[in-house]
Amino acid sequence: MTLRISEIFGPTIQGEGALIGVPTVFVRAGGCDYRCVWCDSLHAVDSAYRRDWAPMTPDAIWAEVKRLSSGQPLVVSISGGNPAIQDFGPLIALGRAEGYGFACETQGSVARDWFADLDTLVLSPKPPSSYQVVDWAAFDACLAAAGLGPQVGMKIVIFDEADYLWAREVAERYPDLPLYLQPGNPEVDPDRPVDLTAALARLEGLIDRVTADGWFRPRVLPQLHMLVWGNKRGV
Ligand SMILES: C[S@@+](CC[C@H](N)C(=O)[O-])C[C@H]1O[C@@H](n2cnc3c(N)ncnc32)[C@H](O)[C@@H]1O
Ligand SMILES: Nc1nc2[nH]cc(C(=O)O)c2c(=O)[nH]1
Ligand code: SF4
Ligand SMILES: [Mg+2]
Repeated sequence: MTLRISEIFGPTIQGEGALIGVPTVFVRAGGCDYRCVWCDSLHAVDSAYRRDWAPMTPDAIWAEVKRLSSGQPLVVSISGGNPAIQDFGPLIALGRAEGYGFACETQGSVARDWFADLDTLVLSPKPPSSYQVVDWAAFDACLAAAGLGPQVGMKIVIFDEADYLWAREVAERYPDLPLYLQPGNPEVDPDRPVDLTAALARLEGLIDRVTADGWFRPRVLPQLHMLVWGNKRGV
């Protein structure tokens, strides 16, 4: 059995959401059932890049994670693309046996049994600006598959007012989920530097919006890796 892997990199810090700042190694799966217009990881989504995706066995992926982490157990972050279109159960079992933790980022469109074996599951339903349509039955199936296994959080990207109002509605639908909001980054070209002043202004705008609304539930966070390294890959 092999998995399509776009890249394995780290150690770095988790730049987003529930585990922001936590040292981690990333395993980025190739392939996605969505096509968000603003996706910052197109190299793991667009089939134009599929020749860059390596078919790897769980053992081979595991050997690389161990090499990068010098055998010190840390949190492995499985992202993509949508990792849920593949079976990461065997990889998680290998890592767990050696004391590593596992987090996964997915949009919540495909449920998997192995969600229950994670420590952290971040579900990131897509707002209107992405031009994707959320299947809420599939999203609920992801929550059910996770069960009481991992800590589950919801991370919503906000590009504009319509996204913000959508996030408020979605948040009400899931009153018990920890909620993370991050500003959308419209500059995703890996070959161009990001405008940090503009990025911080977007963060400030989102903080202002939430506080002016008296909405005290979400944590508002930047993409920390984007502030530090821009759109550079492999960090
Ligand atoms: C690249 S996705 C991969 C995992 C999964 N497909 C998903 O969307 O959750 C990881 C995270 O990056 C966020 N993201 C993608 N493009 C972004 C952008 N241009 N600005 C801000 N966040 C973005 C996604 O919403 C998601 O929370
Ligand atoms: N440092 C770092 N943190 C991240 N959090 C989510 C990422 C992703 O692209 O899925 C990501 C990433 O690519 N790098
Ligand atoms: S679901 Fe995630 S990886 Fe797929 S296109 Fe959207 S942001 Fe990119
Ligand atoms: Mg990213």
